[in-house]
Amino acid sequence: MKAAGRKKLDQRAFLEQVHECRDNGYLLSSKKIGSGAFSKVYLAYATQERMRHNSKLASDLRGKRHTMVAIKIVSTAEAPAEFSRKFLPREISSLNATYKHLNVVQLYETFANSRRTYLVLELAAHGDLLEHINATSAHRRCPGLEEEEARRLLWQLVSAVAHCHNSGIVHRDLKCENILLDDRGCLKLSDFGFANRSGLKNSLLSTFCGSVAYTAPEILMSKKYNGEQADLWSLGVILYAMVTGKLPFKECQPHGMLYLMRRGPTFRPGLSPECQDLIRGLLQLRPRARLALQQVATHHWMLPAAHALFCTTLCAIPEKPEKPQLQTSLDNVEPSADSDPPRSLLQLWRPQLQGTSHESASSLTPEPPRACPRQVADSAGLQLWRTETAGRRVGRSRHPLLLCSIWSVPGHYLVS
Ligand SMILES: Nc1ncnc2c1ncn2[C@@H]1O[C@H](COP(=O)(O)OP(=O)(O)OP(=O)(O)O)[C@@H](O)[C@H]1O
Repeated sequence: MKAAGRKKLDQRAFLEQVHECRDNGYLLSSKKIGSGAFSKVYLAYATQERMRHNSKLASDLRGKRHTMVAIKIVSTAEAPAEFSRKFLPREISSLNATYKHLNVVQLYETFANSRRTYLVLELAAHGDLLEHINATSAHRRCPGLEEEEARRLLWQLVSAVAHCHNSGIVHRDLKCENILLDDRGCLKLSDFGFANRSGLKNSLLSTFCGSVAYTAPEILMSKKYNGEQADLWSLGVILYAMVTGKLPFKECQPHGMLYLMRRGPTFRPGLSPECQDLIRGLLQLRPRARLALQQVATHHWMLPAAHALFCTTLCAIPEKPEKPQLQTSLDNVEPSADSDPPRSLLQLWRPQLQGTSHESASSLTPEPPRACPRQVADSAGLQLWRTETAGRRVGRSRHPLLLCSIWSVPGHYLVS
C-alpha cells in the first residue's frame, strides 16, 4: 500500500479510537507514549463523569492530583487469534489480580468492540528502566546507576514481584523495558502479556516466555520450570544491568548463553562485594538454590534501603500539632485495633532497628514539611489511615515482605 493511503487509514483508525474512548469517558490525546507488537499506548484524560462512575480511577487519581491515564489499544482484529484468545485475557486477569500495589501498574478498566480492546492503565510517564540506566550512565560518564539508587529501585521491584507472587501471578517477562517510572520516580512493574497464574505450589510451567537475555537457564534448556524461581533469575539480571549498565550474559544462541551462564557473571572493579554476592545469589543455575524474595529483601546489601525507608518515614512525616481526640479522617480509615503501644520491632528488621526507640527517633532532626504526610507515606510504600492520634496505630506498610505498623508519637511517626 502506498504511504499516503496508509497514512489516511491510520488517521481514520485514530479518529475512531478517539470516538470510542470518548464514548467510554476518556479524552484520547494524540501523544503516543509507546507501542508493542499489536498495541499502541496513548496519553488520555479521564472525564469527571467517568471518575464518578469508576471508584478505582477516582481514588487513585485523587491521590495523584491529575486526570491522566495511559490507554493501551490492542488491535484484536490484526493480532493472531491465539493472542486475543489466550495472552490478552491473561494480561487483563493478571492486572486485575495484582490490583492494587504502589509498584505495579494499575488497570482501572477495560472496554472492547469487535476490532479493539482498550486497557485503561495508570500512567507511568517517565520512561522505562532501560532508558533511565542509559541516560544516567551518559550523565555520570560511567556505566550503570549508583548502588544507592539501584538499591532503592530493587527494593521497589522486590516489593512488586512479591505482591504478584503472593497474588498467585508469575510475571515471566521481567526486564528493564517492562519496568516503568512515574513522575515521582516510583517504579511501576508493567507488561503482564506473558504473566500466568502460578497455580499450585511447586506446579511447573513449560512455555518459553520473555527475552533471552533475562531468561532463566532452565527455560533455555526447555525444562519444565517454576515461574517464581524463573522470575528470581530475571531479578538478578536486572540488578546486574542496573549496577553495571550491561547485561551479564549476551549471546544470540541459547547454547552460547548457557555456556556463559555456567561460567557465571563477571563484575566491574569497584562494585561492592555485597552487591556481587546478591547478584550471584539470584543468578544460580539451580532454581532452588536461588535466593527467595524474602532473602533478597533481608540481604545485607539491601538493608540500607530498609533503613532509608524508616528514616524517611521518621524524619519526613511531620506530625501536625497535637489536638487530642481530634482525628482527621482520611479516606482510607481502617477500624483498627488501636491496642497496645509498639512493643516488638518487625522480626525481619529487628537487628537493624534495635536502637530505634522513641528517644532515638526524636533525636532525628525532622525536615520541614515537603509534602503532606500521606504523600510521603505513599512514596515510602506506607499507608497512613489518619494523622493525629498520638500513641495510636495510624497506618501500615504496603510492602508485602514488610509487615509493620506505623504508630503516632508526639513529633514523629514510628514504624514497628
Ligand atoms: N502505563 C503506562 N504508562 C506509560 N507508558 C506505558 C504504559 N504502559 C505501556 N507503556 C509504554 O508502551 C510500551 C508498550 O506497552 P506494553 O509493553 O504493555 O505493550 P506490549 O504490546 O505488551 O509490548 P511488547 O510487544 O513489546 O511486549 C511500553 O514499552 C511503554 O513504553
